Amino acid sequence: MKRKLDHDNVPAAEVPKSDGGPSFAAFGLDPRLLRGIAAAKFSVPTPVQASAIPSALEGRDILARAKTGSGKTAAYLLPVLQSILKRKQQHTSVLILVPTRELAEQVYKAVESLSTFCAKDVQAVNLTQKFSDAVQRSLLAVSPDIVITTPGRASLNLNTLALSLDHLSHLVIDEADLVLSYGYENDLHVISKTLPKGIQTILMSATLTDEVDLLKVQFSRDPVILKLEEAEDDRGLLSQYVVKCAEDEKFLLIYVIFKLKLIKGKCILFVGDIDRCYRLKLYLEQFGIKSCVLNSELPVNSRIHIVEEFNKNVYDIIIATDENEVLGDEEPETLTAGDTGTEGGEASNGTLETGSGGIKKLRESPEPAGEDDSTRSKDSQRKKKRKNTKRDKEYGISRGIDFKNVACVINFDLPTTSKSYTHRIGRTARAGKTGMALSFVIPKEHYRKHKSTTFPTTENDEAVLAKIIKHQGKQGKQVKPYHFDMAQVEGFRYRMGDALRAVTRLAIREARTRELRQELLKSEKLKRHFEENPGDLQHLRHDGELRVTRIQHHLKHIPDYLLPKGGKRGIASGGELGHVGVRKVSENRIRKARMNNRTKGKGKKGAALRRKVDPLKTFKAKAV
Ligand SMILES: Nc1ncnc2c1ncn2[C@@H]1O[C@H](COP(=O)(O)OP(=O)(O)OP(=O)(O)O)[C@@H](O)[C@H]1O
Repeated sequence: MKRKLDHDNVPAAEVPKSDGGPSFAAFGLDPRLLRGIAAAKFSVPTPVQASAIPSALEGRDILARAKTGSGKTAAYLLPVLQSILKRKQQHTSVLILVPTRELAEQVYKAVESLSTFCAKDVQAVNLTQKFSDAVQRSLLAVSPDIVITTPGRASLNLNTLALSLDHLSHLVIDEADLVLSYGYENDLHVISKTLPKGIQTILMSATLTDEVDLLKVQFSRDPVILKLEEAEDDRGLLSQYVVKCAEDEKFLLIYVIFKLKLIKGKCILFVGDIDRCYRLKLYLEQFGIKSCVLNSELPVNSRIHIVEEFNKNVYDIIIATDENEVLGDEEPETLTAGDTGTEGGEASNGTLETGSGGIKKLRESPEPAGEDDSTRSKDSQRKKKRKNTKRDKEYGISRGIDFKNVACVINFDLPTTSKSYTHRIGRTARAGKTGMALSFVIPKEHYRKHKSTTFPTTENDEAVLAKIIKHQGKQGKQVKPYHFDMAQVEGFRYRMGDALRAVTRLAIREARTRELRQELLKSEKLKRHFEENPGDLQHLRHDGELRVTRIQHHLKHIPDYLLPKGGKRGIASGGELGHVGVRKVSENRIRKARMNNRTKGKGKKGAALRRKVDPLKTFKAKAV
């Protein structure tokens, strides 16, 4: 995709000023960039921007580690855009390497936004779209200033001589800790051999791992190393909770949470594999709760569209897999058959690719109880077939993707490592906002006790949780227990059972195939119209009912007798916590503040605080 950034006649925008702290203006950036910054509503630089931009403008190589959501993209984009604006001739001077297609699109959008007042002086290309070789060649023929791509795409185009790095002045590797684990080692080798001498490199990463060290040695010269610790104030932005429950109770609680609107705002639910996405979507569908599915099987255009629409608040719930879960330095506790990915090649004709080597994946769901053998043997044949279904190696949503205003990340299935946990929860509490992470954990004694809802990796939940707590503890963060009053939600159990029974393996398979078919069609349309007529595509929703299960209309409504004792009023005024059955064991800061406010008669303020810090804290006993 290539767009001219053409805004010739622009009103003078206000240049952001700071009140004493660092300001963007103090960096000596081009006024057009300052206008772009103002238009993006960035008032002051984030810490990583404040420390990286001046060194980068001095021409130093940079290796920066900063937490997810801390504004790393602008930290490297502003200096490279500045260098492009200073130059007169047009040639490809900046190569930005990212591990995934989604991230490439996001970086492209950030370039577009920050250089919106630079008229034709900045041209950028996102090479990760599924364009034919001929189209890619024509995009590169005009020597765009910035090429954003994955290492795989870059090396492919270097090999065909479509991409020339002869005039390169800047190389950026975003999510540097991830690119090697995506299996791009050989591609990076090809790129490093082609780079001209003396270029400036910027490596951005959320963690400093051995992989990042390798990249530093390969690409950097005496870099300034920036390790941005999280500010004390920011630590409180994210509240982390864990709920220990039985396997089927995950389904019970998620139903209660959404149906009774215990969570305010947008949620991302992470599940263990693609089938599990559809199992949960179909299950929630039974209750009239709409959600979108996001996984590596969907076409890239659909994935990008889903994220964009989610960011525009079109959808509230995304059920996602993070199949390219990076296991990092921890050993995987359990891996199911067929876990190891194979090296994936680049596809240019719309086919999806296999996972990359070095990345371990968790795939098939266990067999649910109550299905006959013939179904099962047919299933296993199809399963084999499905194993060959190509997945997108460049898919990755738990890393780098800027989901906006996510109130809560729910680990419906706990990830298998604390590193994955960190990246998943990094999708909320971004850019100074508050957020919450809620994780379901299956205690060992409950594992495999409810066959139709069991999931293999949960066998090790407790061990993984211990690592998560330790890891978060090292950063001064707490993962607190959250207790639902199961007696209060018990009344919903038979409805859960009804809904679960309707979500058979067959229904899941059908839903998965149907969704893929629909999304491929949408993706084609998106591809053709994305640029010219974005307005035309608004009707392309991704959260429609899949309708493969029998419709049980009665499940969509909650009869009064099921509502928690005392109803809305009783809950709001009477109960100690002010919401149904959600009881925290220990005292905490928020609760104390609320109690203080109550005693001081600051009801409204207290309510606002509650909402801001913990979406689970407000409860309206209202059925959707
Ligand atoms: N100076 C700023 N002021 C306000 N918002 C900002 C500023 N810089 C960046 N942002 C916003 O913060 C959000 C997160 O930024 P960005 O995606 O660059 O973070 P990141 O550190 O790259 O995160 P990740 O590691 O998850 O990719 C974005 O929505 C971005 O627009």
